[in-house]
Amino acid sequence: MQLLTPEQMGQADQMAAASGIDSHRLMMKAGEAVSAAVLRRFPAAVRMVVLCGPGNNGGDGYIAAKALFEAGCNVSIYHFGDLANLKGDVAQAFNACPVKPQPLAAYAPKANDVVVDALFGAGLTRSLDPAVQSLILNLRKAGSNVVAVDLPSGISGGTGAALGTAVTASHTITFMRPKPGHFLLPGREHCGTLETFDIGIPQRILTSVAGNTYLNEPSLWKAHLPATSIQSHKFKRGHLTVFSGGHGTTGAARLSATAGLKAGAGLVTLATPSNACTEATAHLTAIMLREINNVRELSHWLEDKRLSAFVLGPGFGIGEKARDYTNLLAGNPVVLDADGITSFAESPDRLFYSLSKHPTTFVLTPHEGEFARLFPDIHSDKSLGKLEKARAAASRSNAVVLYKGADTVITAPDGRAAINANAPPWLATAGSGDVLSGIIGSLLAQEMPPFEAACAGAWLHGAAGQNAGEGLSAEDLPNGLPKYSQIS
Ligand SMILES: NC(=O)C1=CN([C@@H]2O[C@H](COP(=O)(O)OP(=O)(O)OC[C@H]3O[C@@H](n4cnc5c(N)ncnc54)[C@H](OP(=O)(O)O)[C@@H]3O)[C@@H](O)[C@H]2O)[C@@H](O)CC1
Ligand SMILES: Nc1ncnc2c1ncn2[C@@H]1O[C@H](COP(=O)(O)OP(=O)(O)O)[C@@H](O)[C@H]1O
Ligand SMILES: [K+]
Repeated sequence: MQLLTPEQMGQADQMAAASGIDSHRLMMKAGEAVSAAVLRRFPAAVRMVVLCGPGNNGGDGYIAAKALFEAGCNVSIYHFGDLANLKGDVAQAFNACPVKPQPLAAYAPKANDVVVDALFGAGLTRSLDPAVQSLILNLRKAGSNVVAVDLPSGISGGTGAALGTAVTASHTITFMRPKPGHFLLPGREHCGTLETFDIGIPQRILTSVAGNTYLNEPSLWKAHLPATSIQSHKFKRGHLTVFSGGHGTTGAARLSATAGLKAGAGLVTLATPSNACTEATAHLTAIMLREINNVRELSHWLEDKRLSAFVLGPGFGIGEKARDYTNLLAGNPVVLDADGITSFAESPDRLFYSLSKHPTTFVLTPHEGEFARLFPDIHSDKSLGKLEKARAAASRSNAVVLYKGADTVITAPDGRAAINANAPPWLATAGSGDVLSGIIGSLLAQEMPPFEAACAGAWLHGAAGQNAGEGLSAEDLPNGLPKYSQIS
């Protein structure tokens, strides 16, 4: 699913009007859909309260209020801004509304109120007025049920950031296409359930304005998923190498390797220093072992051209050895995670220089702390949201960047971006990231391109978390992976 920024949605609106589509008719459909959603969810509501802002979001509110009134509901409207300034479609919606509004300051929220939040949507450009913020706090205190129109007021549709105190809705109804702010935090938490309603803007217009930001769903990468055929054999399904730390620090790499095998790689080898071989052997069966102690031994191992992908970082140790291995692996499909990323904290340019000499084959999987180490200036740039930060990082590093979190974002150097939204909160557990890097390494080994492998990896990791259920530990995740043939 393509996501549209508020600016792109605005462009679509203008193009729709220019092509002869009646903009007031679009507003009618939007407002009536809001009324229907409210009635469906709260059929026994005592009082409906519609909060209307000065722009088209408020216009949707006046239409919804009229429809609710005509359905026999007890409806009150409270408005923000000067009614004398209403223009165009909003003025028309206001004039046709049988319920006359009172100023916002007159509203005292009650627990049983069902509130339609039509204050601000896609046109929010700055932090909310203090009077609006204090009303939002009162709504929260009263515990009123809120249905948000397009976006919860105060949430930026582009970044998901809260511009001041933002409305928290139990349901949000948006139109045509969701926006990044519906899935990025904190926006996602403010939306409640999300409904996308088709008000009739033609697909050709939406496609012509859309960029390359997507919700991370199987349709984005399913065609690239490895398919097992009767003619397959283990070498055709790729050979993944996971580098392990030394004695006492092999757990993270073993988790990663196990996930790699379960995610379909035909062969998985744990490359361990000599002092960890006994420990690793005691824990492994299907996964193979190879002693690799230094760059010379790694170079020798890399002469085997059947090796197809590598995971470097989980539990590996921070330092020169990680940097040397990384440089030697440049140009190969590699997931660089954890210690592999942190090893470049003092000299990120060394990594970027190394990656700049090859086509994109690396996937970097930083959590926020690791992201800040590798891209300190991008991380601290307050003008950028998570999506723009991850895009800037991919462009600088010439790698696919998977910026982890509850709202993981995956970006490619060519500008493509996907937001992942299927990860349950109980994935925040020790070793969960190691499993993710193993899954992505496995998909790379099975010849998935890096952006698709990272997107599929994040989604499969989320699905595995859902299947393994609350209370899982990272060891449970590989067994929760869904079967590829059942993904739709
Ligand atoms: N997309 C579609 O297909 C369709 C979209 N539709 C609907 O249109 C909505 C977008 O409408 P919109 O562009 O008029 O923006 P909206 O959110 O009403 O706010 C703009 C107003 O708020 C003001 N303002 C902004 N920030 C402020 C602040 N912090 N504090 C105070 N004021 C502030 C701003 O004033 P200004 O910045 O100009 O001073 C302006 O007056 C969209 O969310 C959806 O609900 C439907 O009708 C059907 C078709
Ligand atoms: N609150 C959350 N909801 C959903 N997923 C989360 C949440 N917090 C973390 N995750 C996911 O869990 C994984 C944690 O990885 P990481 O931070 O590297 O942990 P570790 O180093 O313990 O393996 C990432 O895939 C991240 O996206
Ligand atoms: K709103």
